[in-house]
Amino acid sequence: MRTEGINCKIAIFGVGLIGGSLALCFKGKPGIEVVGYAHEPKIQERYLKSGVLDHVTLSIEEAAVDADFIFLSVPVGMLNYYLLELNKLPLKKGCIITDVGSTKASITAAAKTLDFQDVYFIGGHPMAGSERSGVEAASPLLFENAYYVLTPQPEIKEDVYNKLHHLLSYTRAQVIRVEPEHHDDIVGAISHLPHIIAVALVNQISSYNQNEPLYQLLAAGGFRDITRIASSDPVVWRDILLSNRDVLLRLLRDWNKQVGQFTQVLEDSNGEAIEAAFREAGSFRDQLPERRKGIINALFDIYIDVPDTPGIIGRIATELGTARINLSNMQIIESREDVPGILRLSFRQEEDMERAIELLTNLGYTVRS
Ligand SMILES: NC(=O)C1=CN([C@@H]2O[C@H](COP(=O)(O)OP(=O)(O)OC[C@H]3O[C@@H](n4cnc5c(N)ncnc54)[C@H](O)[C@@H]3O)[C@@H](O)[C@H]2O)C=CC1
Ligand SMILES: O=C(O)C(=O)Cc1ccc(O)cc1
Repeated sequence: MRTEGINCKIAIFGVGLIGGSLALCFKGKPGIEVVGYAHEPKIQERYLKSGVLDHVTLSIEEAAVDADFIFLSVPVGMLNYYLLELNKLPLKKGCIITDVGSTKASITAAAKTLDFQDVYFIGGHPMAGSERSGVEAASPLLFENAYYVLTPQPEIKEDVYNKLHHLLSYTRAQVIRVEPEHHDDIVGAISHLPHIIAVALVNQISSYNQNEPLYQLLAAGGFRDITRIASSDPVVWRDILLSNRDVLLRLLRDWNKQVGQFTQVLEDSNGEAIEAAFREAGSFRDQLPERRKGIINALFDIYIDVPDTPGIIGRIATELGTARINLSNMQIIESREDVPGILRLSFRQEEDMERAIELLTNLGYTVRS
């Protein structure tokens, strides 16, 4: 989809990880002005300092009245409040209000009760993010190749939907249309339930650790992998879980059944059932898409085992630079607390990846793709 020719003002309410990343996707594009609304002077300072916006205001009215698009990127519990505030204002004809909240049924139901004149609401949820929060964590690449769910209601005309879809092409995400309730069922299972499990698991181990600090010291790769999301923002997640409460209560009942089955298998010392459970899980997980290699900017990744030697990462980067191999990204995937274990190198060009594999293999590194 082409992105040229959008002249518009975009207002962002809540310029944190997601709002800030959206701002970075739009800022500086021809004809686009990005304005942030801050609810407190201290937050206004923070937004200004981040540099992700063209302008920051403490006035809802100033941010919104002449905006063509309004993104609500506040915690889910505040979405309804801002919809109501916006409903009191004489917004620009044709303005599209959207949100980025992790649940879609409640905000869609709230929007339905409001009578916006020539102003449209389309729910949205970019399926990308992290355990980090705040505008300082924002990145213009956050949404690249991710799915971006939109939940338009039947009364939304195609040209209105297409206008938002068109603007979102700046995020380089793939837009997908889903019914709000269906969205909440699925995202409850693949995102909200895992956050609950991660938090419960960390808190269980943390309680053992109070009397025996070895728990923390010995916690290794597997524990860190499965619990990264337990470090997510407490307020954002309080609101998400409360908003998707009914779905989550059902999912937790199913989870309890899973735990019950595992308990039974162990009580029976049933090795076959343990193997079968791992085989079944492994085969489903192996089919999960990696962060999708995309339609727009494919990334070609390789993994290198890095020994515990000072300066090793700098040396690898220098070798690639000397060989004029263009590296797009470099990330240490921690497998131990104190030592880098695996290095992920990402390339935009397949040819660069292949040359890197050859070079690093010849230098004696263990390289996997
Ligand atoms: N964290 C993630 O990975 C993802 C989060 N989301 C959704 O995006 C929304 C924002 O989440 P994040 O960006 O992660 O959180 P964040 O904490 O990084 O950003 C929230 C922003 O809202 C502002 N804010 C808080 N209370 C406010 C209020 N009363 N009025 C105005 N602004 C207020 C904060 O100052 C902050 O800038 C949430 O609705 C969340 O469900 C969606 C996709 C991914
Ligand atoms: O950090 C992660 O892996 C996430 O799961 C990020 C995330 C958090 C909330 C969402 O609604 C969507 C994505």
